Amino acid sequence: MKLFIGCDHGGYQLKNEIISALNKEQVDIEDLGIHEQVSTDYGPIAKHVAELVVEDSDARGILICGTGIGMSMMANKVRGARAAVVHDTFSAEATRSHNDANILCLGERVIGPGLAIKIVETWLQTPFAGGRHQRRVDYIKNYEGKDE
Ligand SMILES: O=C(CO)[C@H](O)[C@H](O)[C@H](O)COP(=O)(O)O
Repeated sequence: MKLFIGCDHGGYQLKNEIISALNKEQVDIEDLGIHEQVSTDYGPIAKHVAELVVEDSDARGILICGTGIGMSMMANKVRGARAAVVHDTFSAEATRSHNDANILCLGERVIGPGLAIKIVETWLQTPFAGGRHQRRVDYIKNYEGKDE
């Protein structure tokens, strides 16, 4: 699976810990920065990752800032992006199986790396369940005018 990952300064440490923890044989990670701990606006990073994710239906994205919130707000402006802020494993599973989320947003200032890595692993491993959820996701897609 192709995985695009990005962060601002508020998510820099956690981004590096997540990259270190992931199995590189199972996930092809592209780190889109930032690459040093300098104050950085989250908007352009979120836009870049989300645009790459929506171009490839098999790709996923992870965006990390202090809270995950600014990243998710920006990413969800990109047509085809379904970004979700998640800070527990139940929601990590549900946002994949029910919502077919293609971008996971995390807050380094909200949770520790142990839980964050568990959330990422759960989120990457959980497939979309389809069925009744397909109709609900299709409603979102139809609203934004993108047929995938
Ligand atoms: O979600 C965010 C903004 O909505 C992020 O947490 C940013 O990382 C945060 O706003 C950065 O704040 P800072 O005071 O500039 O470090």
